[in-house]
Amino acid sequence: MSAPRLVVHRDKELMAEATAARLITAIVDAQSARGSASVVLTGGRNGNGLLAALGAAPARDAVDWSRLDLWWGDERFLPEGDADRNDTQAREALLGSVPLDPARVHTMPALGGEYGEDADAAAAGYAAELAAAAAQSGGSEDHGLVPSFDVLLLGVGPDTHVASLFPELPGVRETERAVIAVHGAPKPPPTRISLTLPAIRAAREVWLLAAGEDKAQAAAVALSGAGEVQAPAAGAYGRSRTLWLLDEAAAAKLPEELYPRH
Ligand SMILES: O=C1O[C@H](COP(=O)(O)O)[C@@H](O)[C@H](O)[C@H]1O
Repeated sequence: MSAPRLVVHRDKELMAEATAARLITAIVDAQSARGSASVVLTGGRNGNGLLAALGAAPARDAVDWSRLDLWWGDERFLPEGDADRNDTQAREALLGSVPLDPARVHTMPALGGEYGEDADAAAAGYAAELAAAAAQSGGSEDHGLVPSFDVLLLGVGPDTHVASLFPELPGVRETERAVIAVHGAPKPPPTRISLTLPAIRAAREVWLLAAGEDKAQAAAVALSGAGEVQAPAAGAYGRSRTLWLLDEAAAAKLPEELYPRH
């Protein structure tokens, strides 16, 4: 487990641009060290803002997009192409405009697809895809169920949810499976698919994104010692690095000892 480190930017635009630059460097470094890179994407406003900034960054051409595996931390269980799906939004923000290898774009199953309306079977199917990739790559050092992701991105919801792990719902207590179906999520749509905390913690680096006033309380709670069942963001950390990337509005309620103002 790596303790969270905070990086606070002036505003959400600068946060997106600086994080895009950071992500390009991380991908290029991983590709140079291991031949390919793997990134887990998040949905939501901050995640899509980051992808748009990445698309606009001139240094994006430093990435070999054909040697990048993309996974998702969570998905809204809606039909393929639905405007509210995280993968649809990611394609619009970036993925449609870079030369990715389609076989390396690992979207989560859609409602009405291979698993029909069965979100639990869809979650098990995605877990099997992750396990196959982990077996192929030799597995991660501490969790053989998922590959050793280089960077796993998580948006932090105003209620401290990450991926589709919501406070007090059963998903946040999962200790065995890497992927679960979520039923009755408080944020629409109610049915979702999500990586679990053990799968998230298998990543080398976990980057949590929080920008805007409505994230200030969540950041303060999650970083001030709350338990992961009450504040799932508190349970998200990487093996080598855990970064909280915030803007000043989201950092506004952090205690002085975590974020000195002078
Ligand atoms: O529904 C979701 O919400 C969270 C946070 O989104 P935001 O718009 O409040 O930043 C997101 O991280 C997650 O992937 C998504 O499914």
